[in-house]
Amino acid sequence: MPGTTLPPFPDDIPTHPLLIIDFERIKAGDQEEINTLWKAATTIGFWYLKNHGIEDRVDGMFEMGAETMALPLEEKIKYEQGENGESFGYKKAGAFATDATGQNLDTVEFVNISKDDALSYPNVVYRTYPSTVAARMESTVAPFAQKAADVSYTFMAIFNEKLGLPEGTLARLHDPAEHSGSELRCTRSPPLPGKIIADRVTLGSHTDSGSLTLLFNRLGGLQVLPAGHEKWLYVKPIPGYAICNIGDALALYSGGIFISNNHRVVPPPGPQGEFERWSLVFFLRPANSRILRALVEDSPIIADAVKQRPGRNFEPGETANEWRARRIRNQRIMNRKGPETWAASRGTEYAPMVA
Ligand SMILES: O=C(O)CCC(=O)C(=O)O
Ligand SMILES: [Fe+2]
Repeated sequence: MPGTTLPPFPDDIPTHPLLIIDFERIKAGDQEEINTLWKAATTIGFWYLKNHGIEDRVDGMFEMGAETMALPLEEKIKYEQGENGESFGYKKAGAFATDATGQNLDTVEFVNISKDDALSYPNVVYRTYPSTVAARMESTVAPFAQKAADVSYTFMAIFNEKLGLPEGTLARLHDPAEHSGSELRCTRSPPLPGKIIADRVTLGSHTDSGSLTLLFNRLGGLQVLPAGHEKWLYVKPIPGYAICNIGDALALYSGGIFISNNHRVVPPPGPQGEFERWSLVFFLRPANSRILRALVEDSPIIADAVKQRPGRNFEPGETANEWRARRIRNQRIMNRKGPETWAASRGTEYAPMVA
C-alpha cells in the first residue's frame, strides 16, 4: 500500500543481476553507456534504469491504483477487459491461466489504461474507466503516460541507430499519431496465506507482447528465466530504479537480436510476502496496424541476424494488435479448451515442450 514501510528484500536469496543504465548518459549520447544498453538488450533483455525522471510521477499512479482496487468488485467488474482479447480495463484475479494445465489461476488484479485514452482525455479513443481513474486522468495518469512514452521513444531512437535502420524507422512503427496498444498497468497482488505461498505463481510465465516495458515495483516477486537457465531467479527491486525489458515486437523487428525474455511473478520473498504487492508498468507497443516481422529489407544487420537463426520464425503474419489480442484472449481461463489454448497465448518465447 502506498506510504507503508516495507521490509527490505532478503539478502540471503539468490537474485539475477542486471546491468544498470543511466538514462542521463543515454540521452547525452554517451557511447559507452549505449554499448552497455546494447549488451543488456541483446543478452538478457532486462536492465535497471536510473535517472529516468519518472519517479516523481510514480506515487500518484500507485495512489490511483489503490483507490481503484478499493472500489467494490461489482463496480470494477463493469470495466472488465472481457473475453475478446481486449487489454484495456480491469482484470479480476483468477481470469488468467498461469500454465498449460488450466488448473492454476493468477491471483493478481490490475487496471490497464490505454495511453491513447489517457492522452486524449476527455475524448474516448477505446473506452471509459472507473471513476477513480477518470478523476486522476489529467492530473496523474496522462503526465505519467507522457513521461514514460518520452523515455521509451528515446530508447527507440538509440535502438534504431544501433540496428542500422534508416532514421525514424522505429519511430514510425510507434507513431503516436496512430492508435496503439500502448498502456499503463497498475497491479495489486494480495498476500497469500502461508500454506499456499510455496511455488505459487501469481502471474504466469510470459514475455511482454509489445516493444519496451518500464516497470516500477517496490517488493520482490518478479523473476526471470534467461535462456539456458534452469531456475527462475528474482530480480531485486532497487529504490528509484525502473526495471526495463524488451518485448516480442522488438525481438521480431530486430530478427532476434533483441531478447524478449521470459518472466513471471511469485509472492514476494521472506517477510515481504506478508504485504500487498503493487507494481506499475508502462508498455510501449507498435501502432495497431503494423505487421510484426523482421525488418530485413531495411537493415543488413537484421537481415544477417535472421540468416543466423534459421530455425526461428520472424514472420508470424500478425499485426501488433492481432498478436496482442490473440495472446490475451487465449490466456483467459474462460476461453480455455485444452493445452493448445495456452500454446496460443504464447509469444516469441514459446517452443512446445512435452508437458
Ligand atoms: O509485477 C511485476 O513485477 C511484473 C509484471 C509483468 O510482468 C507484467 O505485468 O507484464
Ligand atoms: Fe510482463
